[in-house]
Formats: sequence, C-alpha cells, structure tokens
Amino acid sequence: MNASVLVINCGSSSIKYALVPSAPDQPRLTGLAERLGSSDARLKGTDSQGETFEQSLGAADPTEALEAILGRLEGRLPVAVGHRIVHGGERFTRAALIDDEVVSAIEQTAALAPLHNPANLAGLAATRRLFPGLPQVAVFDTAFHQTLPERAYRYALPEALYRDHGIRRYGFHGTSHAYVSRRADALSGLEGGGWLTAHLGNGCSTCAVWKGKSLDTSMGLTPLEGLVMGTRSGDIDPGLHAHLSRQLGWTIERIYEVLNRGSGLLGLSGLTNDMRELEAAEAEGHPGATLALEVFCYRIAKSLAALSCALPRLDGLVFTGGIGENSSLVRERVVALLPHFGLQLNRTVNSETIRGQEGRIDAGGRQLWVIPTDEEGQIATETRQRLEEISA
Ligand SMILES: Nc1ncnc2c1ncn2[C@@H]1O[C@H](COP(=O)(O)OP(=O)(O)O)[C@@H](O)[C@H]1O
Ligand SMILES: CC(=O)OP(=O)(O)O
Ligand SMILES: [Mg+2]
Repeated sequence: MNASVLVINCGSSSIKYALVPSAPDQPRLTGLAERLGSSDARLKGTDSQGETFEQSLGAADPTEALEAILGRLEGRLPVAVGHRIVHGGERFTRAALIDDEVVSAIEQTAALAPLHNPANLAGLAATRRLFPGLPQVAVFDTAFHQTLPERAYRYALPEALYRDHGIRRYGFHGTSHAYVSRRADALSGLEGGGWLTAHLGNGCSTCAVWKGKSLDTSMGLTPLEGLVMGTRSGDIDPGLHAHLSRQLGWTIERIYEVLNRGSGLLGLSGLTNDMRELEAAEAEGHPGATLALEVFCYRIAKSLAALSCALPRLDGLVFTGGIGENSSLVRERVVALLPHFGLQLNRTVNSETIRGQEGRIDAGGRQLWVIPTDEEGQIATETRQRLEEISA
C-alpha cells in the first residue's frame, strides 16, 4: 500500500499524532494536542518543511482537537488510521481491524487500564465519526507480550483471580520492544538474537526478547509494575496499600494517585520527573537528584539481571526511549552495575551518541546498542500489514 497512515495516540489529556508515509524518505507530519479538558488546550507540531507551529485550541474536546489536527495534514488524506491502544487483555495477540465488536472488547478491558483505555476509546470514537470511510486499526501495547510463558505471566495468587478476573501480567510498550529488538537483529546480523531491551521514557519497562518473541517483561497487570519511572513508583511491597490505609487512613484513590503521579523520579528527588533537570541538579550537588538517579539506575540493572533468566542466550542490551536514547550518564551507570554480564562500554562512543541515531556503544564483549524507538512507525507498519492480510 503506497500511502500515508495517520497514527493516533490518545491519552487522558493529550493526543499525539503522526502522518506516516509508506516511503521512509518522505517527511512525516507529527504533533501533539495537549492540555485537553482545560480551557487552554494547544496544538503543537511540525509541518512538511520541518517548521514548527503552535495554535490555541481553547476548551477543545478530543473531536475538536482531531478536527484541528486534520487541518494540519496539508491536504494529505490518510488511507487508514492506526490507533495506539494500551491494553488489549488476552483477547488481542495482534493488531485488529476496528468494528463494533472490537470496540466492545476493548471496552471490556478498560477496567484493567483505567488511566489509558478510556482515553484511547474516546479517540477511537472521535476518529470513527470524522473518517467514516477509512479503515481503522487498533495496535495494542500488550499484544507483543502475549508470547510470555505462563510462569512469567502468572502472579502467585488464587487461581480464580486469573480465571474469572483476568488478573495476570500483561506487559506494555510492546510496539517499542518489538521495534528495537527487530532493529537489533538487523543491525547485528544475528537472526533472532537474545536481547534485553530497556525502554526508558516517562513510562519505563524492560523486556527479554528471544528470536523476535517477548519472553518476559517488567510491567504487569498495569503499567505501574517494575522500574522506577518519571512519576510512577514501579515495584513496591504489595503490603504497602494496607499499611497506608490502616496507619495513615489513606483512601484507595489517594494511594493510586501517589503511586502513579507523585512517586518515581519526582517523588524520590522532591524536584522533578525530567531526567535532564535531574542530571543538572545532581551536578550541582542536589542530594535528592543524586538519590533518584541512583535508585533509578540500580532498579534498571536489577530488572535486566532478573530478566536474563528468561533468555537461553544473551547477545546484548538495547537502550531506547527519551532517557535511553539521550542519557549517556544513565547508560554508563546501568552498564557499570552489570560487570558479571561481560559488558564493556565504549565510553567515548557512549558519550558522543546523540538522539535520533542508532549506535553500537560497546568495546567488545556482549553487544550494547542505542536504538531510537519508533512507536508511530511500528503502529503504521502493523496497520498496513493487517489491512494487506485482510485484503489478500
Ligand atoms: N538530552 C536528554 N538527556 C537526558 N534525558 C533526556 C534528554 N532528552 C529527553 N530526556 C528525558 O526523556 C524522558 C521522556 O522520554 P520520552 O520517551 O520522550 O517520553 P514519553 O514516554 O512521554 O514518550 C524525560 O525524562 C526527559 O527528561
Ligand atoms: C504503557 C505506558 O506506560 O505508556 P507511556 O510510557 O506512554 O506512559
Ligand atoms: Mg513513551
């Protein structure tokens, strides 16, 4: 199919979009409508000349924001829309063409991802209204991890909670882990290697990939499990909820809010969830920033070491996401915590590797890669593949 796919990632207060042409050398149109739900929503983006723009959207709802996005596509109408849907439960092991039945199946998983799925569904409903004639495809964060073996996806909880309520580990960021592990296979010349991938953005997760399949990952039932993230705690003692409730009288809503939005790098540092600011603050001697960085890197290394058990053979480690792609400091500290893995960092290349570039940063031993993720490109690819299979 030789035409553009419009990729929509609809969050609780923002819509990210990308118009992805089939030819990689053609420019993408990308942007972000943010602060939706406030009276001061804004649309920012980049046009085909690479010029940035910003416009006010007032008190726009998702439909109005999508209409404004359409106005920025420079008349290049897409042939299909690909939606990022965070939770696909056990039902979706791959991308799905959207119809009423698929929408109702996604609605049923909404309880498992209350932060993400309702917003994804609102975007889906608005785009279906705006583009009634276009095929729309749902691409799930969870689908890539549906290859996890049962020993990796089950919690040690009563069986009925799994059987009757779907309580299990699902994993997220699947489009990113799938994309960067495939690139690592291609760049290394290893067909179907054993990779540990670390997606470090605002949300952070690790994954063990063997012959192109996810065998384990750090996120679980929800995107809160696992690593320390920008504002999310990652792993905590499951006894914490009862303790906070009994000792401090906290409600479940308050605990949820603190673990999701007040913890992680922000909570530890008492300063910010932004890695750039933390690095600058640490350099100036801010103790909270130093601690946040230390815990962040240690937990990544610990998670990678644990996930290595899932792999028959470890060929190397891949860093991606805003932090993984840009922070040479975080990469250096994580690698330094894994000396027994036979990892040797090429410090010069590591500190010179810049955003937007793929690069190998080891000095021998197991491979170390920085690979910029491309969730939008991967969603467009899976959208095209699904439509080609259906029309074949
Ligand atoms: N040059 C940089 N150095 C260190 N961290 C960076 C740099 N650029 C971006 N980051 C960090 O990347 C994180 C955001 O990652 P990103 O993948 O863009 O987020 P999202 O998950 O929202 O897509 C932030 O913590 C930000 O500070
Ligand atoms: C699932 C998840 O954590 O997504 P994000 O990183 O976009 O918040
Ligand atoms: Mg992200």
